[in-house]
Amino acid sequence: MTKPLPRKIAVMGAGSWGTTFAKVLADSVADQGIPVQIWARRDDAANEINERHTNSRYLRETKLPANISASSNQREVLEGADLVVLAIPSQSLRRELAVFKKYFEPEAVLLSLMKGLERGTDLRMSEVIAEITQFPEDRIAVLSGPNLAMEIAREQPTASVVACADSETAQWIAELCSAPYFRPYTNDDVLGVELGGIVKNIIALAVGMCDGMGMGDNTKSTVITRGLAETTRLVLSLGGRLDTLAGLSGLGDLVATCSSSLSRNNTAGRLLGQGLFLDEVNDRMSQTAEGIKSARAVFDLARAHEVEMPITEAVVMVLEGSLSVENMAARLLARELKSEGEQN
Ligand SMILES: NC(=O)c1ccc[n+]([C@@H]2O[C@H](COP(=O)([O-])OP(=O)(O)OC[C@H]3O[C@@H](n4cnc5c(N)ncnc54)[C@H](O)[C@@H]3O)[C@@H](O)[C@H]2O)c1
Ligand SMILES: O=P(O)(O)OC[C@H](O)CO
Repeated sequence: MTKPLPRKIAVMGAGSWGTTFAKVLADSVADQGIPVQIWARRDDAANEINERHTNSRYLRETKLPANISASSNQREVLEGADLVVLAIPSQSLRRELAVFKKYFEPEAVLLSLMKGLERGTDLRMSEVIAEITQFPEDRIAVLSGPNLAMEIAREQPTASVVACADSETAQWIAELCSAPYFRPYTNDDVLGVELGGIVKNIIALAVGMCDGMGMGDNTKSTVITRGLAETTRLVLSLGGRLDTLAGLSGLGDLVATCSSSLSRNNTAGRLLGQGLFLDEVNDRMSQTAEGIKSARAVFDLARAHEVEMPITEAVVMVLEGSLSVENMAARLLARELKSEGEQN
């Protein structure tokens, strides 16, 4: 490793993925004595982590190593942190970052775990980070892959992708989050890795809707495959790579999210398919389902680049109330017939 080890790692966000990824990092760097500190919005959430005994089933099932601590004080968490991990809901990033950045170490590396596109600007999280912090691209990275937090908290094996324009930075992060149950690969296609993670949430909403309406595995497989086709069109038209979409952050994450009842996006879709209104679904979800907010931004981005994304479009219409879930399949199947490999 050419970069020196970090003095400390900060994880901003004590939700399911922030807490779980903090555990991955802490397990990975425990032998080097590097502390990992989590920022939790609320004092009681920070205390739950520090005390390691909690009413939350999720935290009870998670073995947090001794080098993890938590605080609700942003300055305390960020001071001295050479690696800062961002794990909050995507639509809150711009606002929260405006505060965080006051306490960033000048040479810190920032790693986004978030899988959303900003509404209104259609920016990826790495782009929002670059805009707000003015950090160079060699110190902004993203991590994405088939990473359902609960499975990783239980130390069930998985892999992921660390993407950064600078391969040395990606390698440095990968070495810091390599645990016996977590294997990070590196990639320099930041756009492809990030967009794969964003669009799969929308495809998982569509798959969930089909499940909720009682449709079977042929339907699910069709939506997954054609979902990958439209994700590929978008990524290629924006300059990302095909091999990225065939990898863990593309196909890998799409399959995991669309197959799992642990997925919040899949679950939200299923509830919509069962006939609940969006407000009722939002009331039932205690955690972030990024696809609900990102779908419109992805659709706008695709339209701006003249990329056809019919599944995304149908999901947006269902979310915005202009298409009923019952009519979604009919709308998609009535499209003009074409060759499978055709662009648009
Ligand atoms: N949970 C997973 O399995 C998983 C896996 C991979 C990626 N992700 C991505 O990681 C990101 C975070 O997901 P999560 O599962 O940890 O979400 P979560 O809903 O479990 O937690 C989000 C955390 O952000 C905090 N937060 C900080 N500022 C906030 C604000 N202004 N508004 C609302 N909440 C705020 C909340 O208090 C909460 O602790 C999302 O983009 C998600 O797509 C999640
Ligand atoms: O629970 P979801 O739907 O946000 O998915 C979690 C992860 O992104 C799966 O890789």
